[in-house]
Amino acid sequence: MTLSVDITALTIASALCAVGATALLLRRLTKSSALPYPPGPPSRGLVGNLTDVPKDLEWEVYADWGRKYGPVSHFRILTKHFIILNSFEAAVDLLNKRSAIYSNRPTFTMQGELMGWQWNTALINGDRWRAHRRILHHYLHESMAQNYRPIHARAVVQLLQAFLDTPEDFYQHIRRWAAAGTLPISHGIDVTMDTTGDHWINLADEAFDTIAAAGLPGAWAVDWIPALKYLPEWIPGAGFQRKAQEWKRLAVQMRDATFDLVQSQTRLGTAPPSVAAELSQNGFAGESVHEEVIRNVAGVLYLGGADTTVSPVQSFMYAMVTNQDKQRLAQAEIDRVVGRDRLPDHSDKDSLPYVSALILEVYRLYPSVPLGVPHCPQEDDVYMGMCIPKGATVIANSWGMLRNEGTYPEPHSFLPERFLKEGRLDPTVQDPRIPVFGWGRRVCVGQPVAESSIWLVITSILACFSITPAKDEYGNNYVPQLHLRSGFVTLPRPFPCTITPRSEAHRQLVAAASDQL
Ligand code: HEM
Repeated sequence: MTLSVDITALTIASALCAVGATALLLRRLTKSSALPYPPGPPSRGLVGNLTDVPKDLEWEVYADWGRKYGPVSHFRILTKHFIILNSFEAAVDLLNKRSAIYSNRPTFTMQGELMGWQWNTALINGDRWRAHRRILHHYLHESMAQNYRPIHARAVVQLLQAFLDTPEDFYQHIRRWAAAGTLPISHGIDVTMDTTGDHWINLADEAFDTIAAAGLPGAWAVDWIPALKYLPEWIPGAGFQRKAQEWKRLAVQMRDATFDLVQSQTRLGTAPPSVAAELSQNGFAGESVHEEVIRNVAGVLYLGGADTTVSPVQSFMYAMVTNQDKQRLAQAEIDRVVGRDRLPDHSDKDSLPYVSALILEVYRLYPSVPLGVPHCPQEDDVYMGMCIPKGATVIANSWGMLRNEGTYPEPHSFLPERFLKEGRLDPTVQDPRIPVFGWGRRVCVGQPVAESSIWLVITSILACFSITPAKDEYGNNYVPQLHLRSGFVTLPRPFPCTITPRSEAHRQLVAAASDQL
């Protein structure tokens, strides 16, 4: 989603500049530290760096700032301070080692208050966050991920069959696979590979897009002048209010439509097992759970099966089209370890180091949340002689860290071998999953489940299918350029490729597994 500054609201914003100026002055006067802010692009007057904020592929611009200004840089929009962390060490020092003060989220008026995304655990703070996270952790930790393996295996077989039937629709099949791995868990909703599940998938995708559009620094004037939220929507220039209402409907609908279905099934006694049904019927840790918390928790699980999980698998498809040699190496390893008579399963994982390295390289080269989710210090802090102000929006540029030449030589090339030494995973190479899944107390709570399902689907696709470039009109290989979608979660934009079963035996293997569903 492209960052679009709400120009009309800007007009109103200028009328409120006096308020901002006073606030800025006050902030300057009350700045508790005489230390400088980290270096960054020169700020211009009252609005600061409003015009420097990147409009597209923000992580690349921030990585350039890292090269220019160092691992920690700063910019300001009016009174809002932003800190960009471009090095792994700085992110560990602040977000992990000082997690006691860096575990809050900054508030975005547009995304939170106006659009109603305050139900999302990823965007809230304090006791409310702790209560939600505790329940989510229970349902998403490592051994729970093992319990979900049958659901994930079923979703994979459905995907493989869909690749046989309509390979040209692979992009949509991957979306359905992700939803088929989470919606049965969250709400007991069975997502089949035909179009009947698309209603739920589209609902989550549309809602997810609104988070992306609303959460980018500088995109909405109301984020840096919260007083604008009081403008009635009929005033010229208050178009953001109408947008917020429209998006709020989507955000709340995706949470409530699914939960309402579970409730009506519960009344009829037909609700399949699910997190929503279990929490409603049995509560949690011996106590009943408020209905709103159940709605929120189940909604977050549902959201987890949207773009963040889809992104690495679509990126993997792109990496295979453009790196045929690596694909063949992974397939040779699978053939040696698994053979051609069965599908891979999690028990094969330790025997497939090249496949593991290939998946690590997908995470590294194409992080789905390239700027993570911002953190926010609860008090003024000092780092390497620089002031990190309380309330700043702290953005860890995972994309920049994962393309750092010092850490990963030839950082723009797809080289699974970088993670291997003497045929095993090399523990001395920086693990890319740390920036990919985030930091400190806010680290992705869905990581064990996400990693488990992504490993299975990628290994199974490699086992059964060849992914090759599509042909152009002259019969030549068409090697697509990667076009990443900008925004909070990034994905490769759709590209053509050819997906064929590796042999007749592989076709029959998939068909037989599909018949047994
Ligand atoms: C490849 C897939 C995924 C990636 C790359 C990913 C990445 C992330 C990142 C970067 C964060 C922010 C961490 C931070 O603040 O430093 C996050 C938070 C979160 N993720 Fe994931 N995620 C994925 C899948 C999932 C899944 C499947 C679920 C749920 C089923 C999930 C649920 C959450 C939740 C609830 C949070 C908020 C945690 C908090 O604020 O306490 N994620 N994720």
